[in-house]
Amino acid sequence: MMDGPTSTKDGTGARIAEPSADAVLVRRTLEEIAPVADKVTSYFYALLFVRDPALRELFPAAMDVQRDRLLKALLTVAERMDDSAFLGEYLGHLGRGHRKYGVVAAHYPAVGEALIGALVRYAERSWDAETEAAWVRAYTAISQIMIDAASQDEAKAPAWWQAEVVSHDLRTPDIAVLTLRPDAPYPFLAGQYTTLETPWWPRVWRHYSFASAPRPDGLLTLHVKSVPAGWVSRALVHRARPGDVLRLGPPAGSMTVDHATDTGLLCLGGGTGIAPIKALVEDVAEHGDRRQVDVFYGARRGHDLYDMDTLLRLQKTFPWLAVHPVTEAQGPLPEAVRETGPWTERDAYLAGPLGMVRQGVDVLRGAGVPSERIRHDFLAELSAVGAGPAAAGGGSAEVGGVHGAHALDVPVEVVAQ
Ligand SMILES: NC(=O)C1=CN([C@@H]2O[C@H](COP(=O)(O)OP(=O)(O)OC[C@H]3O[C@@H](n4cnc5c(N)ncnc54)[C@H](O)[C@@H]3O)[C@@H](O)[C@H]2O)C=CC1
Repeated sequence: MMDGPTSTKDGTGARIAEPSADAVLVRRTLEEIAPVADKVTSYFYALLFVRDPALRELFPAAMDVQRDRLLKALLTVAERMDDSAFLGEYLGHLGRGHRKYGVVAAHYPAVGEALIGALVRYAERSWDAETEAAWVRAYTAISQIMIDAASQDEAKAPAWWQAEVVSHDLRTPDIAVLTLRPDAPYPFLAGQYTTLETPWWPRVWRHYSFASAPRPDGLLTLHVKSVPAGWVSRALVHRARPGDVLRLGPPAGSMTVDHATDTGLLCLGGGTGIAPIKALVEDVAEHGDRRQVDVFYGARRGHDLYDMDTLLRLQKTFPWLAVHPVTEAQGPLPEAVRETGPWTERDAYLAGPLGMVRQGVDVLRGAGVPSERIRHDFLAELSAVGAGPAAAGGGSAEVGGVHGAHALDVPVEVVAQ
């Protein structure tokens, strides 16, 4: 196992955790390779596929997105290396999620060897026997958590589900609402998301939040916006038709309602980020909680508020629900929330573009909402080392836009796996 952290006291006498010796060595390596991260990643995959060509089949034909994910996941793990609760959850999710790619325990050693091979080559200055031992310990611990999580999950759930498209509703020229029928019961909680593969882009998986709470008929609903260069989203919006069969990975995400309390909810949904927010509203309604729920629904222009009718219908039905549409002409969505309130007594839920979620979290914290009451799916991104504004907005929405798990959810994106 990895060494545990120790703690010391700062000037005020407060305890601050000191990183373990292994964490210090691992982070030193990552700092050294940061400027040549692209090269390290390319070399890692080259080593992996040369040594074990069969593993290439587990990855998508185009590896561009994959490359970034590997490093992000590594940084996330290194940053939290001494936080065993976080690692258990993060890596457990990763291990279970890798089942749908066909990853098995026997694949892990090859990945570890390729990782160390790439680090040895590019971390020349800091690499020594002690560093290598720290990396081997870290990788062994990480991969074991993933392997164990996958094997426990095998007894409980399939590696993936097949889901037939039963309806396809084009709401705007680039947003479709898809209803799917899974081939076996698909247990999930309102606010969670799935990972999805289309028949047109094999092994390319994307995340989509469920737009409804679990339904008695077992059908699932997704909102998909076609984004430029978004292969999967374009296919789902413009090509998918009833009868097409998609593959779904297991549900994930912790943006769920705690029914043990009766705290009110404050929800921010930007663009298609309104999908999980609608699921949360349905969830509160089904539990008959009658807690106050305020939904701020943001879009660029009025006609981009494609699900406004549904929300207004819900508002009419449920007196505890207030819906506040916000277009960009009125200013940024998080600002509209700041100007109202107070929200300090609410549980907050945010879904939408990463930039919106980031700004929303800042606004809510600034307005006195405690961090532990703020839920969203960008945990990895918003706690990632060096995640600056560039990481927040750029790139295609399909690649940059959905969920923290994003950074984690492709075969061996972790390697560290
Ligand atoms: N669970 C989640 O967090 C979910 C996230 N999404 C993501 O939400 C995004 C939706 O995209 P679109 O519909 O094109 O939304 P959009 O780009 O049209 O923006 C929607 C809202 O967010 C605001 N916004 C956008 N960027 C912002 C920034 N940097 N700072 C502050 N506010 C900002 C806009 O002003 C608007 O009110 C996609 O990236 C999708 O992947 C979608 C579903 C669920």
